[in-house]
Amino acid sequence: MTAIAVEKLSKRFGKKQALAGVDLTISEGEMVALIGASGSGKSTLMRHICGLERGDAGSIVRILGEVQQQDGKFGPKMRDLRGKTGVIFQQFNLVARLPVITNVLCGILGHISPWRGTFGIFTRAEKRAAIESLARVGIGEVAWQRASTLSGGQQQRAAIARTLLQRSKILLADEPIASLDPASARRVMDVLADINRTDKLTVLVSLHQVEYARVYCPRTIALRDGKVVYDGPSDALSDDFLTELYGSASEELVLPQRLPVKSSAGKAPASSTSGARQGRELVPA
Ligand SMILES: Nc1ncnc2c1ncn2[C@@H]1O[C@H](COP(=O)(O)OP(=O)(O)OP(=O)(O)O)[C@@H](O)[C@H]1O
Repeated sequence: MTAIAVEKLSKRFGKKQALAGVDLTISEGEMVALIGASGSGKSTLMRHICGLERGDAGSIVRILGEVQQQDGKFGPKMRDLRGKTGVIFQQFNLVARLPVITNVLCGILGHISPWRGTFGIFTRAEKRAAIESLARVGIGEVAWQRASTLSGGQQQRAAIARTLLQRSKILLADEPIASLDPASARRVMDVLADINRTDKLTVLVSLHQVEYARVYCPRTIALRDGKVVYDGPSDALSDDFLTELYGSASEELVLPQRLPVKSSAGKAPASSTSGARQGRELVPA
């Protein structure tokens, strides 16, 4: 089944054409990297897929086969679809003054009554599930600490735990490792790869560090000036292509020093590339 289908998605902010007719399809269970220079439209695309923004006339976004938005209007299933789409950002993922467990429990707000959510009343089973989610991402022991006491990598893993509790089908991760040191970045990518493989979550992750795309994501989609300029196997991305993709901004490209493939995650099985269109190539700028 198709997890994410985007057709002719365009978005103009004043004079800026942030997205210009994006077409892409991601099958359930894929783990896909989204790359491109700063300003190429990665965050804007993510924000449309999770339903935080509406595209211009002619744009269509379907999530799990249902219309999420069309021609600037959200479809009737929007609320339900938002619940099925977990999102983590580079920063601002957690409420700093609240305990980690409370942050994770926010993942079930869409599944419980509003009054329980308002007063923060959670059952023992729900708290146990939250701790299990934290343990799943390797940080069960920090459940009762304030979120502000966690390292950047732990915060990202807590945000992923919240998504697990939310029972999302799709995880959108917008530059989740951009501010992390290499060891923490690898741990976060390991966790994403693990939940992709084990829980069959569809993962779309935007990355500046292109080598992580090659190691963790069988398929990469590259954007330039709001257009898809590459959609195909990550291991077919050449350094020349990447340097061209990033153009004058190529100093921001973290070019490939081969990363060790961690045994707990590593490359997803080849079968998960099945939804990838094979190497749809560059449209010259
Ligand atoms: N709300 C907005 N109002 C005006 N312009 C916007 C808005 N959001 C995005 N843009 C513009 O749209 C373009 C694409 O922005 P976007 O944040 O999607 O790029 P990006 O690829 O995610 O960049 P980065 O890697 O730096 O995060 C940029 O030129 C940006 O300035």
